Amino acid sequence: MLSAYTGSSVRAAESPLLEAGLGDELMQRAAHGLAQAAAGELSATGGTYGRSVVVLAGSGNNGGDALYAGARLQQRGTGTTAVLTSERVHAPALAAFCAAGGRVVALSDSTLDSAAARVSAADLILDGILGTGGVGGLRGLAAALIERVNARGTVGTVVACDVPSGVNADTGEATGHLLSADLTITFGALKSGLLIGAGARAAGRVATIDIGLGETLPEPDLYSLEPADFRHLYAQPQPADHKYSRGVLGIAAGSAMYPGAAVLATGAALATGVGMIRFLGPERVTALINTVHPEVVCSQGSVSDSHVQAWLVGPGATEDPGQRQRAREAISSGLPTIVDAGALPLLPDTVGAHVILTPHAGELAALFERRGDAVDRTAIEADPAGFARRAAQATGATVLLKGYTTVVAASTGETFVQANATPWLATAGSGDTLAGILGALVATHAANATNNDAGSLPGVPPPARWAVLAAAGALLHGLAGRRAAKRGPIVVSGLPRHIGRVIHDLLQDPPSTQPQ
Ligand SMILES: NC(=O)C1=CN([C@@H]2O[C@H](COP(=O)(O)OP(=O)(O)OC[C@H]3O[C@@H](n4cnc5c(N)ncnc54)[C@H](O)[C@@H]3O)[C@@H](O)[C@H]2O)[C@@H](O)CC1
Ligand SMILES: Nc1ncnc2c1ncn2[C@@H]1O[C@H](COP(=O)(O)OP(=O)(O)O)[C@@H](O)[C@H]1O
Ligand SMILES: [K+]
Repeated sequence: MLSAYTGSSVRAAESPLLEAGLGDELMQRAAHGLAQAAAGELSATGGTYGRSVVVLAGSGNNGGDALYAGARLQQRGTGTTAVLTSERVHAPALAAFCAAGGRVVALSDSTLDSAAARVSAADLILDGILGTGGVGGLRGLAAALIERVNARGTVGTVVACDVPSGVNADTGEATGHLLSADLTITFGALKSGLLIGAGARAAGRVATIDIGLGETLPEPDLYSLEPADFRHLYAQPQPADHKYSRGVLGIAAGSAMYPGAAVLATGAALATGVGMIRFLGPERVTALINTVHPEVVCSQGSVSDSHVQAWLVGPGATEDPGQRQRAREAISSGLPTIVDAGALPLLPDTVGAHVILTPHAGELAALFERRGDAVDRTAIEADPAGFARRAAQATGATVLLKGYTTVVAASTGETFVQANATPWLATAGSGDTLAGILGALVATHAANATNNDAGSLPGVPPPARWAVLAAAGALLHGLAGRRAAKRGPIVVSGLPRHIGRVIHDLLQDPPSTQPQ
């Protein structure tokens, strides 16, 4: 499991070390790690000697890191040019860079175009314009330079120093022009802004360099499950199990208008592995489920008459009065319940953490609006962790907010971010499969909850266990999507096949499925 920290908390952790006079030492460690990583990138594409490197250096310590790293690369035989984006610059780092033989270009209106051409053509670019001290997006000449570079494109590898410049290291928000990185080398601790939102999209691969902050770091701000965590969270069937002991999932999904959502959610739950599914819905939908998934036990009955360990309600169930009634009963049943799509508007004021909401940004905006708290969808998309937390705190539920990165917030504040998905999953029905996966994970966990602690990870407090399971569901869904997308556009009805294969791989030791 990865732990991430806000840029502000890493700065706070640095401050006693800076006061103790260790600032230069920390910067040298950062620059050493950055230069090593950059040299690794060059080596992988033909070596360091004679290669062209551009250092983009802003006014602060981020520019200092990049200039010191540039000096080290120059000493290893690269031809290195520093483009200074501000009149102020970290003076000792610039002196070291010049002493190593680096060339310097001060950015001005008259050098903008030639500098942009140089950046675009470089074999490697070190982006040290702004780090954790950045406030808002890039401005002025730096913004104009990146706009021109993006218009031209880059031929080389972009390595961001700490964060892609202009990304908010706390929230991942970014406004204005950004240079997307292939690799981000972050210092001291993984920053939250690299896991989420625009920051996650711009960061590329992320590696953390230890600069010795260790004990001074606070509690993490965000967590992210890794593939290796999955097998600790998945309830594998045991020899003594039978279909009832493994966990029975109740699904009330689909309607005469949207029967397909029920088929997709049920198929994904079956593929995830569960003792049994009891499906409730109108006759037209149960007939379809019986045909497509004959192993599912279907009826037109009620929630109170169905013996299950967990419920999934809402996919495709928007206008059907019977399904809405079942959703209401499931939500108040006291059993763990996934509340998706058409069931979200039926939520009472407050619920427990065992109720897991699965909105996308639009549905979350509507949820806030129903509670008299008008929030714009775009605001939610810009700060998904902040709004998922706000929703979890307001409702008491566990909130899984879908998107490019999926955020899961526990009502107690612990927050998981999973960036395992692929944009190919942005296709109708893919949310229904996520709901099915979550239903199966929760039902099998609930069945075992009294005698094992599947769903708890060392370091994550027990109240967040529903959030951990939901994050495991997002991880599985994302990896299944990636696996499916290797063969072209995703057809959602074919996703269950990939879900099964990904689970098989994740249960190996070590897991053979890694995010790409
Ligand atoms: N302090 C240290 O010893 C260490 C610092 N580290 C580096 O230091 C960075 C933080 O350094 P700083 O606090 O100097 O911050 P930055 O290097 O992010 O730069 C902040 C400066 O940029 C200017 N600025 C802020 N927002 C701007 C904007 N939108 N457009 C243009 N200019 C803007 C401000 O004048 C501010 O002084 C980290 O990201 C990391 O790279 C690491 O080397 C670890 C050790
Ligand atoms: N751009 C994207 N990149 C990665 N995953 C995405 C993207 N867009 C959507 N997804 C994922 O696809 C699913 C879509 O769910 P949803 O919007 O509810 O679709 P539907 O209701 O049509 O099934 C979610 O799991 C979401 O995280
Ligand atoms: K940077």
